[in-house]
Amino acid sequence: MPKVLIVDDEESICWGVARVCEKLGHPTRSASSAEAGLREAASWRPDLIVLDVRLPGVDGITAIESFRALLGPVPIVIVTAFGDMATAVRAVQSDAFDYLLKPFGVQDIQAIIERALKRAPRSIEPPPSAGSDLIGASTVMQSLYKRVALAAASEASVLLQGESGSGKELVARAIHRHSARSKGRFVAVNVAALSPSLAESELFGHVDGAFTGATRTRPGLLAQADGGTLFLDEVADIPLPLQVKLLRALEEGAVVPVGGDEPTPTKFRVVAATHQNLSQCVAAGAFRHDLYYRICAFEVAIPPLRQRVEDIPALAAHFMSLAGRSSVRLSEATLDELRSREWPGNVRELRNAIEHACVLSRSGVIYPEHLPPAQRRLDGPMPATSELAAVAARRADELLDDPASEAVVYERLMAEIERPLFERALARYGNECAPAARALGLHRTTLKRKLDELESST
Ligand SMILES: Nc1ncnc2c1ncn2[C@@H]1O[C@H](COP(=O)(O)OP(=O)(O)OP(=O)(O)O)[C@@H](O)[C@H]1O
Repeated sequence: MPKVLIVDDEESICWGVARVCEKLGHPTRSASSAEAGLREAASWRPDLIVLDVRLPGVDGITAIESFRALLGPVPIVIVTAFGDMATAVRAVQSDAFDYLLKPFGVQDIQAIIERALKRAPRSIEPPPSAGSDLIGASTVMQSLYKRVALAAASEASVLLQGESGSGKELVARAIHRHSARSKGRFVAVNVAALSPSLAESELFGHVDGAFTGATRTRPGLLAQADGGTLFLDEVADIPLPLQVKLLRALEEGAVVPVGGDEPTPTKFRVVAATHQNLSQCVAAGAFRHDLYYRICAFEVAIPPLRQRVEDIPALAAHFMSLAGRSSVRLSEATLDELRSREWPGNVRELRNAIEHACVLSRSGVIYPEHLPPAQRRLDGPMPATSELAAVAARRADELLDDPASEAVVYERLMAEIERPLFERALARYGNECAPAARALGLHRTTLKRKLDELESST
């Protein structure tokens, strides 16, 4: 039976992994440092090594080479609580079989051990450089670093999903920087900001005389990303006709400029981002399903700041140093206030708050009164039309499937939309019907009648 060597200075990990191995019938031995592990490996010749990264003395990743020199291509499973992006990249760079983030479940380690002992060692193509400007060591950020490192090591199209200001562009840049395309350009396009009439020529370029004002041939953004990475921010907002053209460019590896008929070979990697639920946009018919499948080969979810409050002190220190105020410190009350906020604008909102406070604080200490007021959720960006359409489409399906709604589907759905609409309008105008109706573009009596109908239907 294949033998497993566990190298970890945490006794509980050695014990837990040994129980899993025993259950699978593998003899195990444990070592609490890389040096002790190497001595064990030399005499006992294990068939699999489960290796921690942070060890007293030589760290796990550095020790991989020595294990290889001793044992050849034995599978090595790294188990670690990565502190940062650089460690995640080193782990992917090393030719470990796989790696697992601590804390992990029994099933996770069991599945990896079984897989590792069944298959030949696999190596992940290394990204060329480490280093990162993504701040945060929370568990959710560590999982993110692992996804980023894996995305960087592949050529697959990546879809980043995350709320506004959560760091999607920063993640896209990290994927590019650590990828084999890092020598090519990183071209960022905010699709929502493109002028509708010029979007096609901006993206695909145009030939001389293609339209009035096109006096010379101009390559588009896709061509500029040739050999590099095209970052499509707010991808859900690409107009449908351009979605067809983009899909063709991705599938054929060639771009046809506006007014031209000769495709130009163009190979770029797409990293797309959206704060919307793209699969719901597909369900609502606002996004082509074939393009959706083409661009989301690998999904990376970016956690909102409220799910990683433990990163706030480090982020705040980072933004103080970017503002040239590294010597400023936060009072305990300020830290409490920062931790208690909801941050609908995420890291961007935190950055603005810190910059604002740095300007106001003259004493070298930031107190709560130096912070700008917290943004309220409702003040954040409203969902785009396609997002609303997606929700309405789902609700329409539910009502159409519900026998109790037969012949009243329209009435019910409209009532569900009208109720919050009227409530918001009335709240703004102190419950006065006339100005609320004016703002809505309805006659006062129509609004009154509709309110009565809604009232009687509840
Ligand atoms: N983990 C992080 N570490 C350091 N800075 C960060 C981090 N995440 C975000 N930021 C900073 O927060 C700001 C917003 O980040 P970014 O523009 O990447 O967000 P986004 O999700 O692309 O936003 P949007 O949806 O509005 O396009 C930037 O100044 C960025 O540098």
